[in-house]
Amino acid sequence: MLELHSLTAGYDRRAPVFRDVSLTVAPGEAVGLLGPSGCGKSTLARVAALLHRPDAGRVTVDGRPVPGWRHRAPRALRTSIGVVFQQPRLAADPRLRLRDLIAEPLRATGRRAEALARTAELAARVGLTDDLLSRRPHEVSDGQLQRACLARALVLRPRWLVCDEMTAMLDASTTAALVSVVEEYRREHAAGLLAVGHDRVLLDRWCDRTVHWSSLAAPPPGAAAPRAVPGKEPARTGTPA
Ligand SMILES: Nc1ncnc2c1ncn2[C@@H]1O[C@H](COP(=O)(O)OP(=O)(O)OP(=O)(O)O)[C@@H](O)[C@H]1O
Repeated sequence: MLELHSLTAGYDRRAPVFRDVSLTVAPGEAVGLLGPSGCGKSTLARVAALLHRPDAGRVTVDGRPVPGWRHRAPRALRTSIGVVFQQPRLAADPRLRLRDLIAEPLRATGRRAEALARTAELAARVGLTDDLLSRRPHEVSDGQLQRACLARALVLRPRWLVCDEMTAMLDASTTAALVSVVEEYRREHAAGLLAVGHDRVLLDRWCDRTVHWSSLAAPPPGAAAPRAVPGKEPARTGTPA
C-alpha cells in the first residue's frame, strides 16, 4: 500500500496549502486525482513521491513508514516510486542525451551495467528511435521528451508510479501511447498508480477509481462532512484511452 495519512503540506508552515489530507493506493490499483487548479494536487504528488517533506502526517510505503524526504529517504523507498511530471523540460537535465536521461537512475544507483539493455528495451516501449536517443532535450519535441521521462521513471522497475499531469501538454495520440505504456507496465509489475490530472474523462477511463480533492481533505472543525463526488462509484475498472 501507498498510504498518505493526515498530511499537512505547503511552502510556508504558517499557511500550508492543505491540511489533514489522506489517500491510499493499493498494490496494482490506479487512482486518479482531480481537483481545482492550485488546491495542492502537485504538492501532494510530490509528497507521495518522497520529494517534498510534509509539515505533518505520515506516508507509509508497503507498510514502511517514510523516515525522511528527498535525499533523506532511504534509497530502497525512493527507488520504489517512479515519477513523471507535467513539464518534461523542467524535469530533464538539458545536457543529457535522451539515452543518458533514461539511464540516469541506473547510474545514480550503481547499476550502470544494466543501462544499455534497459534503455534499449524502454526506448522501444515508449517509441523512441535510436536517432532520438542520441539527441539532447532541446532537439526533441515535448512529446518525445515526455516519452523519455516516462522511460526514466520505469527504469528501476518501481512498484509505485506517480504521474502528475503527465499528458497535460500532449496531443491525443501521444497521450494514448503514454497511458498504454503505463498500463502495460502496471499489468506486468502489479504497480500502483497515482495519476493527477484535470481531464475527468481520461482519468475515468484510465483509473480504477477517480477521487476528487474535495473528498480528501478533512473539513475544518464545525464544517459539513466531505461530500461524495456526484455520480462517482468508489471503484471501477477502466481501459486506457
Ligand atoms: N515552490 C513553491 N513555492 C511556493 N508556493 C508554491 C510552490 N509550488 C506551488 N506553490 C503554491 O502552492 C499551491 C498549490 O500548488 P500545486 O501546484 O500543488 O496545485 P495544483 O492543484 O497541482 O494546481 P494545478 O492544477 O494548477 O497544477 C498554489 O497556491 C501554488 O501557488
